Order: sequence, then structure tokens, then C-alpha cells
Amino acid sequence: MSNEQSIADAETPRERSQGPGASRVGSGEHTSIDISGLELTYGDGTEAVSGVDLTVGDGEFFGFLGPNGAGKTTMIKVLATLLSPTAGEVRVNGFDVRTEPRKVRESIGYMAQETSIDPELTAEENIRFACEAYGVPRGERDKRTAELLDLVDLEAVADKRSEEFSGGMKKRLDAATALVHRPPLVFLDEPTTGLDPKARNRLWEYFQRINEQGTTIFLTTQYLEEADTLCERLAVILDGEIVADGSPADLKRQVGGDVLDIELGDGPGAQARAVTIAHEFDDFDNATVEETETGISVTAQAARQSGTDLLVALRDAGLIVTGFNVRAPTLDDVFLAITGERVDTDGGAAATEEST
Ligand SMILES: Nc1ncnc2c1ncn2[C@@H]1O[C@H](COP(=O)(O)OP(=O)(O)OP(=O)(O)O)[C@@H](O)[C@H]1O
Repeated sequence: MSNEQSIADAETPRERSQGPGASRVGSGEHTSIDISGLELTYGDGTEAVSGVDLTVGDGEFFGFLGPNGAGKTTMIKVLATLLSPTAGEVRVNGFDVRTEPRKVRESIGYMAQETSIDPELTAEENIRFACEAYGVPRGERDKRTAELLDLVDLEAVADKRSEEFSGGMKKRLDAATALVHRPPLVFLDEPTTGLDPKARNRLWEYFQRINEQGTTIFLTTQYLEEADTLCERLAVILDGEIVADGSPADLKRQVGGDVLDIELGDGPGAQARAVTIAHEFDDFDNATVEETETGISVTAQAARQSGTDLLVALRDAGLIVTGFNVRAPTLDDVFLAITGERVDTDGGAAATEEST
């Protein structure tokens, strides 16, 4: 049997936080999320999260990364009280997810992967509906609705049915509905997947604005550029365990050195031979070497100093080097070094934006 609960079970909130930046509720004074020894095993025996310890401070813009199936959505569902932990302690805004789930729900916003807006309703009606569902007092609904339409830049289309909206507009409306009760903490589960860069940028501005106003943000994303731009701190989850935690700059430093990208001319087994030569190279102890589409990529402390020596060694071995570049590591390289795989972002950049 599934241990998943429905957020629709949540009772209408009675107590309400006073808005982004409102004083912290519950016992954890400066901690939005406090997780210790969290385990989540599904009914079929799948261990989706095993032994996670994690703290997210008040007002942080926190990013949670990992390959498909690593356990990101499962973690968000536990934090949003949609799944009950198998073991461990989890407090959200100071409230225990097991014993105080209603208080947790009242104090968070949750933007799931699938938008929850009603296509038959206009933008304004969708926000009003969310105000009702979250128990925003009647006298405040007009002002709150107008504020949110302005915040996500949808005033001009307030009276249009949302089924006519582009993918980016739907996402922005969905984000607005997650905020009607002014939660101090918002979960964004892959909020920009499938959007084109322009639509993505508009959502980024909006997320940055609410974070500047004091809202803590917990974001999962498959776009590492997004995590790099927005997040002050990141954690990487792999097979249900956190394997790295730090600022984007910290994580890049941990990769150890720089990245040397080498392009090779055609030739039988050119890339495989180049990988072997790079591995045999004394200066590149502990280097990460991988084949790329057009050549190889070497991540090593000595990439800058000894890169040309490797190029000479490749030429001496009869390989044709058609180009090379030394650069600082990106989060993509961090991800590769930690998880052994590049992020798969297939299916992204699909929707078109923007008719307004
Ligand atoms: N309802 C379920 N029952 C059983 N196993 C599940 C269930 N939901 C997820 N899983 C498994 O739990 C593991 C973690 O899944 P989860 O969806 O949390 O990963 P994720 O990091 O969010 O991946 P994605 O980026 O693909 O959404 C995977 O092995 C997945 O197959």
C-alpha cells in the first residue's frame, strides 16, 4: 500500500504566518528545514532516501540536485507532508512533519512538477480560488490577488482563461497560487522544466524577488545553470544519500583544478587512445578523463600548467589535435565528478513564450 497522503486532506489553515520574512514559527529559530537521519522506503521496498541529514536556514535560496530517480521529489514530498518518513526526524519551520503536519502545510508553499491551475478559470479566478482554499480572509483577497498578479507580471491577462496561456505564463500563475498565504518557505520542484530561456528568465526574476523579500526557497532543478545563478547553497543527492553540500563556488573548487577540453580529428579509436594517454600522464594523477562528442575532457589540478605537454604527447602518438581550451569548472563538471554522469536535460526548452 502506498504511504502517500493527499494535500487535499489538509484542513483549512487557521493560523497564518504574516508574510515573507515573517518571524519564524515553531521552535527552530533560524532554521527553515531541519532533517536528521531521514529514511523513506516505499511500500514496494524501494529505498528512495537513506539516512539524510540536512539543514536549510531562514531566507536561504537552496538548490537540491541529483540525477533522475535520486530521491529529490521524494524528499520534497516528505517535507510537504505528502509522504510520511520511514525513520528520522524532520522539522519544517520548526514543526514536526509527523505530529504537526497541518502546521507544516500552513507554513509552506509547494509548486509541484505538474501545474495545478484550472485551465477553465482566468488568471485572477485561479488566484482567488487559491485564496479561498488557503483560507485567506475575505477582506484581504482583492489586495492579495492584485499584488500577486503584479508580482508575476500577469495583470494584463488577468481576465483571460489560463488555457490560452503559454507554458511560461502557466508556470508563473502556478507559482503565484502557491504563495497566496504568504508562506515563509516555498518548495519549487523543477519549476522551469520544458520552458524556453526567456520564460525561464522571467521565472528566475520572480523567484529572486520573493527570496529578496525574505522567503526561503528550496528548489530542485535539472538545469545546473539555473542552480548556479539562483542558489546560495546546493546539495547533491545520489541514490538517496547526500554526497555533496556547499555553495556553487565551494563545489566547483572541490572538483579540483581546471578542465582541459581537447578536440580531436577523425581517426579509428582516437578518443579511446587519447583517454589512455591522459590516464598514463604523470601530471594528471587523480584526473577525471572522459570522452566527449568531439574529443576528450580532462579535469585535473595541473590542467593549466601541463595541458600543452599532454597535447604534445597526443601528437607524438599520431593523434590529430584540432583544438583545445582550458577553463574553470562549471556545475556540470561538478555533477559529472560527483555522480559519474552528465545531467540529462532532454525534453527541455520545448514550450514557446510569450504572447503578451
Ligand atoms: N510511489 C513510488 N513507489 C515506489 N518507488 C518509487 C515511487 N516514487 C518514486 N519511487 C522510486 O524512488 C526513487 C526516487 O524517486 P524520486 O522521484 O524521488 O527521484 P527524483 O530524484 O525526484 O527523480 P526525477 O528527477 O526523475 O523526478 C526512484 O528509484 C523511484 O523509482
